[in-house]
Amino acid sequence: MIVVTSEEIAGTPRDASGPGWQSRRMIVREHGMGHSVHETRVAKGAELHLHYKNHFETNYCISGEGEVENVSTGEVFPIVPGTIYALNEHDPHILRAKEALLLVCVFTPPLSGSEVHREDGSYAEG
Ligand SMILES: CC(=O)NCC[C@H](N)C(=O)O
Repeated sequence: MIVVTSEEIAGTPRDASGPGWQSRRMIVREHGMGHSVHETRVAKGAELHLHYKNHFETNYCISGEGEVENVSTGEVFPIVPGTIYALNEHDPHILRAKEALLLVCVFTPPLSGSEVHREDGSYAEG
């Protein structure tokens, strides 16, 4: 069994951040689960242009308020506590935080833990 706390990830290489976001990678590739699970915070007012070309990502909103835009279709979906959005088509998207967002984020294949976005909004292949 694997038991991890947010506190023990704080300040380690698995406590990654970039402009407007911070993410503690709690379950990572080395755990061998086939996915990674992150505690992700997006700052109020942040607008993230993302495109996970090499991963599927699912996000569950615990708190905050925002919206996600599917850049391919122009659709905009509100994000409130209890909302899940899943990028099942590697969709290019824009995440906007109207209020600070707390998300549980799942990546398949798993991240190794210290990744930050490349210029195109993706992470490298694992
Ligand atoms: C929602 C989102 O993609 N935020 C950026 C960080 C990412 N979720 C991660 O944990 O790597």
